[in-house]
Amino acid sequence: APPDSISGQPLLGSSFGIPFNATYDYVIIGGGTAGLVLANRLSASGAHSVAVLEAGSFYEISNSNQSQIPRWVWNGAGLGFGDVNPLVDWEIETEPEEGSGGARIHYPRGRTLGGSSSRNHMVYHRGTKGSYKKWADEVGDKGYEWDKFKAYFEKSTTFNKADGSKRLANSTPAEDPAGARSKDGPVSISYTNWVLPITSWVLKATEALGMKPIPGFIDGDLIGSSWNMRTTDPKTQVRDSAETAYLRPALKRRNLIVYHTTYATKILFNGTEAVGVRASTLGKAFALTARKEVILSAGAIHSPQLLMISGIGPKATLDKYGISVLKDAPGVGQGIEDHPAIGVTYKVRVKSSTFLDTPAKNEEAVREYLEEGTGPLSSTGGELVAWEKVPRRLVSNKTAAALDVVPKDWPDLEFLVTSSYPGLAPDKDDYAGVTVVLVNTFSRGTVTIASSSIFDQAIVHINFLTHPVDQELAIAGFKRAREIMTHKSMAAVVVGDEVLPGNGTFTDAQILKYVKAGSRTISHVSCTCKMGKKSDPLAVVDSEGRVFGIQKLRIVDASGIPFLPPGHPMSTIYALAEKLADRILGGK
Ligand SMILES: Cc1cc2nc3c(=O)[nH]c(=O)nc-3n(C[C@H](O)[C@H](O)[C@H](O)COP(=O)(O)OP(=O)(O)OC[C@H]3O[C@@H](n4cnc5c(N)ncnc54)[C@H](O)[C@@H]3O)c2cc1C
Repeated sequence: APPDSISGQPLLGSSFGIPFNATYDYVIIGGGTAGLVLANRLSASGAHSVAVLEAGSFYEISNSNQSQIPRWVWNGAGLGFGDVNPLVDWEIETEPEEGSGGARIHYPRGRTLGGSSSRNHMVYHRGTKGSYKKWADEVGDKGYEWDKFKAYFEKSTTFNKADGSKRLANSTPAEDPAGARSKDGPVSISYTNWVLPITSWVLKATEALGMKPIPGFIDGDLIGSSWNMRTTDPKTQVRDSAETAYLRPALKRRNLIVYHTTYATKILFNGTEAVGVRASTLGKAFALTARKEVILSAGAIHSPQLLMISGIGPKATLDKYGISVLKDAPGVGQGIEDHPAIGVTYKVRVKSSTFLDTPAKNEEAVREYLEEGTGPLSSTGGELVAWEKVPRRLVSNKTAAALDVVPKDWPDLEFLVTSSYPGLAPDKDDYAGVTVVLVNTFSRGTVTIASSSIFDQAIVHINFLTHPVDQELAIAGFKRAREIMTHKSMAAVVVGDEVLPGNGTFTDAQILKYVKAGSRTISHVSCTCKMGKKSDPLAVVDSEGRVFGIQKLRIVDASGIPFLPPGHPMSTIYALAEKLADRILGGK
């Protein structure tokens, strides 16, 4: 082995692999949100050697500071491809999506160390107690009930109080008692130092409409309103990702090696036992052998793609591409869940969309961010969130009954305050609105392969807003967003009639047309290799993430969750990876 330190100074290069055959205890495919949690925890004791294969590299190198500065996360994450940076994004193009006016859309996914935690909007909250109880019941493992599972949410995070010196008194969160239990985890969770001014009025409107303030969203409850937390380091105001939080502190360990800019091209088997991974660094092929396990953490699009290419998936699909079938697993690639979002926009008389509309204002925002750690650049937007069960007066009995299948604490709708809904050309006036996200959905998508090569993009149908229940909920959510913006609490700040979509969109048919033409997903793709009981024909992994019928192969990432709990999934992915790392180390 080459020297790994000179005069006691570790050599940075010792942490990185080069494209030649090698053997490790654990080989992790994907250095993303879940993959880097596993890399850190499995290498912590020094007893096991761990390799991570990641298609991307460090986003601080590949994406300048665009991923680090909160507001700039919006760059490259829209529906189009014009501003996408291929060094940090997979540039996935979906099949024509009915929910986006029939267009093929850009579906952002992180191709970088930290994965989508390095590209996401950093919104951090946890799902509800009822949703994790449902998870535990569906997979037959009480370890997913909130009372037990919450330990892993807490293990992964450090809670930081709001900085009252930076936020106005009427927008400073009250102490969240649950924060005290998240004391020393790797990922910082904090409140933004800046809040969109119109938010205080929206807070009053949502409360008047029944969404009462609650202490926060990290203790298993969501219904109500609260200030939204982010995965931002409060000292630097820079993004915390799986790369900053889990990888960097572990890089000094000599038993952890990262192969960056390296694709896993196939999982290798001896019979039905996974024994390693075939890899490629810029076309140079090599193989990594796994003594103990191969762990697949390539995310909800690429984990099923790699499984299929490696011979585990629906038989008909594998036959079509001449892939020899190791295991006929019909659930691989099925059941994509995601959350669609829709918005309404109004002209307002408080500063909102004009914060950054000239070069001079941008310069001032950069100064404010760098010198004071605040201003519009320090937030990704949506500083206030409210959740509710949709008022049943707004939906049919049939839809109400369908929505009621989820637990009582599972909201149907999420509302975020935004400075103007995307799609509106900026002018000198200020605009703001409410974005509504559907978090109790029935439309499901699919991912399948287009060839037997990992280098050909998988075929992705998100299919969002195709199910009639989702369509009715979208219409109701849209009306609710309107009710918030036109509530009398907003009268002092809203100017005139609605701007987008405006008064021409009134009947349910008109609203649905608008929604289907202008909605977007918020990139929560999940459940494509879902966890479940052995008796479930579509379940791909058991509650320990082990692939049914295969030995020494585990899936730990957003593909392996049984369903999307309400809201934003990052907290759940971190917690799942923490939990399964514990189980692997415990010999499970
Ligand atoms: C734009 C955007 C905004 C979002 N906003 C939020 C938010 O605000 N809050 C929230 O909670 N969630 C948000 N999410 C969702 C959340 O970030 C993801 O659900 C979560 O990060 C997924 O984690 P993962 O480990 O499953 O996959 P990822 O973190 O995506 O990791 C997968 C990794 O595998 C690598 N990989 C894939 N294939 C291969 C291969 N063949 N070889 C080697 N490496 C490979 C990828 O490059 C990637 O690094 C957002 C996601 C996006 C994209």
